[in-house]
Amino acid sequence: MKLKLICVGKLSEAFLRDGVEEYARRLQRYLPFSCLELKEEKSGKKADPRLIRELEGERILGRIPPEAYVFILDERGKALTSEGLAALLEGHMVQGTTELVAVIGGAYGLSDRVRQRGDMILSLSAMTFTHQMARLFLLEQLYRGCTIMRNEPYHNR
Ligand SMILES: C[S@@+](CC[C@H](N)C(=O)[O-])C[C@H]1O[C@@H](n2cnc3c(N)ncnc32)[C@H](O)[C@@H]1O
Repeated sequence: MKLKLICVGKLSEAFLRDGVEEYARRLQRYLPFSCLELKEEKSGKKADPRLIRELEGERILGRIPPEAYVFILDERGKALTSEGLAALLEGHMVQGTTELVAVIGGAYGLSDRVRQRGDMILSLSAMTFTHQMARLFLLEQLYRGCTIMRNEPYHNR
């Protein structure tokens, strides 16, 4: 099973780039992982958040394979424990899902069309993170989930 992360915009801070690179490297030990960074719409005083979400959303939808199982990351989504995420990943592996896609929105979030494409809306917390922070936290949780699945020492129960 392949895992693809689709996100909007680049990582602006070195400490986030380092963290994301580290967890992506760790995750790749367990499953083929790729990250697709899509162009961010310009924001500013005159920016229309709805239009930005729509334009970024069309780009995102264009990169989701029809057969993929899609997780949309949104603070209003369903909260899982790390064990719950591990069980979900394992379930997809056992069922033979070929591709999992996780989607993180840009600074203004995700359009309704993107949210509707989600098979699941996943929350990392009820608090809102920057899209860059959300990327790091998600990768750490995916890595943690893989270690739980393999019963490896990282997650201290
Ligand atoms: C700055 S947030 C966007 C907030 C925007 N006001 C909204 O209503 O969606 C940017 C992106 O980071 C992700 N994100 C931020 N906090 C999150 C959380 N607690 N759980 C899951 N995803 C989160 C989401 O994908 C979101 O679209």
